[in-house]
Amino acid sequence: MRSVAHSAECDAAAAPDGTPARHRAGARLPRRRAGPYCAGPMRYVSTRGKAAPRDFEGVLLAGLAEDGGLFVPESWPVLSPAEWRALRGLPYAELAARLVHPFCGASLSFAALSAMAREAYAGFGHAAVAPLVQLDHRTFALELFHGPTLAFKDMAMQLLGRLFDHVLARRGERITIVGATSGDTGSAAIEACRDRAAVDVVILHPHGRTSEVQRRQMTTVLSPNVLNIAVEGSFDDCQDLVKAMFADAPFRREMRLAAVNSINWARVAAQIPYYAYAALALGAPDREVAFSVPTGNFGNVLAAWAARRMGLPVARLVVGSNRNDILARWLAANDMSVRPVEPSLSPSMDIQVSSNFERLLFELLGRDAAATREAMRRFRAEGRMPVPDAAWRAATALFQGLALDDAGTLAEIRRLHAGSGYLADPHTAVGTAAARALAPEDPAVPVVAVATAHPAKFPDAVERATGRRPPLPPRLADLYERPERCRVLPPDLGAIEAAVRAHARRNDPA
Ligand SMILES: Cc1ncc(COP(=O)(O)O)c(C=O)c1O
Ligand SMILES: N[C@@H](CCOP(=O)(O)O)C(=O)O
Repeated sequence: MRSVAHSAECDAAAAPDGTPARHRAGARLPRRRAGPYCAGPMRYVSTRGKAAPRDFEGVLLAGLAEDGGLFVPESWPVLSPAEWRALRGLPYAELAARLVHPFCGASLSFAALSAMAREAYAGFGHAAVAPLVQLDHRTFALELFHGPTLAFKDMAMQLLGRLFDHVLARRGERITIVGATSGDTGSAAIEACRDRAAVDVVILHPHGRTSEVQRRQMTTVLSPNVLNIAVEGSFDDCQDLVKAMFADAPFRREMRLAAVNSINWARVAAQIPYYAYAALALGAPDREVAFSVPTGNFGNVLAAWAARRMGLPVARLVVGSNRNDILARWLAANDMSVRPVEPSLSPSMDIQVSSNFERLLFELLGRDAAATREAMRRFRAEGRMPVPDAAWRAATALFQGLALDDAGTLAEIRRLHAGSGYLADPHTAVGTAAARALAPEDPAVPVVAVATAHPAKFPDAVERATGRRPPLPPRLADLYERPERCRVLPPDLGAIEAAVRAHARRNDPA
């Protein structure tokens, strides 16, 4: 079998909806054949065009670009149908290494990445790592919650923790990770980075707005390199504070800040393989597949878009929202206007400002960094994103959106349980309901709903809907008895920076 990475091509030009140039009839665009592993080398540019381009290691450590933008690959690796076919049947870790490596360029050897991937996924609680469960004649659940913290974040974070370690050990450096969480990224990041010698971790969560299991998964980790801060505000406040810390250049340098949210490209790259895993199992590249993704910060569905950009035949991307429906409103009527964040039964999606939308916007605007910069400036200033009609139309050819309120979410959990005995968490239920409502017209296209969290993370909602209270796995059985440690702070940049500085100094007085 030829190595995918050796034969993958880099292709910078695509249709606005992301269709690779090679998949469009009559496309005659210059394509350059890359060297091994796309090592051209793989470079990344900022969506706002004012930060210096980086290699993979640079974007891994930088997180957010200095101009406030997000890093994206300068060119996309694209696999031919034969190359996709050759990936069928590979164990998950092997597939992950092959699909992530083209994004690493010369920064990392394939052997080193493969070893990290094998280690990262060895501890998952299911032999398939990301099993597909059939729900009805054409709908499947792709279960991404078999990692240590029971949510899809582990799929990327377990690899990211190892990537940080590998790179920092070689460079002899130390970093301070700052992350914002609406419930799941935080515990996955803490689990992946706890007790690591070269990393301090500070996680901001919205005070009182996560489930108790989510909070305890973070606050009961008492490792000296971990600090939890409960911010008196919403997830959007937490995310704003993280971005403000990155924008404070002296603080960023002093703390050597790094990011674990999906603003870090490495997070998105490590979320691509499971889309390929599911699609290949269902017949891709010889059959189209649709995905339904419960969405908040837009990182997960952006990874699905990236898989399509790499040549995976994805017919439709369904975006599921809760009552925080900014994305569904945008897809329905090109109305992306911010409203206050409302608490819901799917708290991890209680988000209004979806960071990763900026990466899609950049592509929709033909990679025009000045236009992206201006749209983001206006979004921040006016609370409304101006997306040109043509770009919005191109997006809606691929993306569809559905918002489900709490009553609808409970009804969907109940329906799934009554129908097949399947226990879905509230986020997953948003995805399965959206999958059913917005399945492609062609009945031959299977729809994969991404199951993003284990039902035991949200036992109250699941019990309300089904009468069954899903138990935590045995290794977490004493979670409610463990002592917690957490600081509660107002959404004030000065106070948060002081807490981060004190934490980092305690662990590294030098
Ligand atoms: C369980 C769960 N489902 C869905 C989402 C939304 O994913 P994304 O933020 O990548 O859109 C999150 C948070 O990210 C989550 O934790
Ligand atoms: N829903 C997330 C919010 C952050 O998303 P990320 O993918 O950008 O880390 C969470 O649960 O924390």
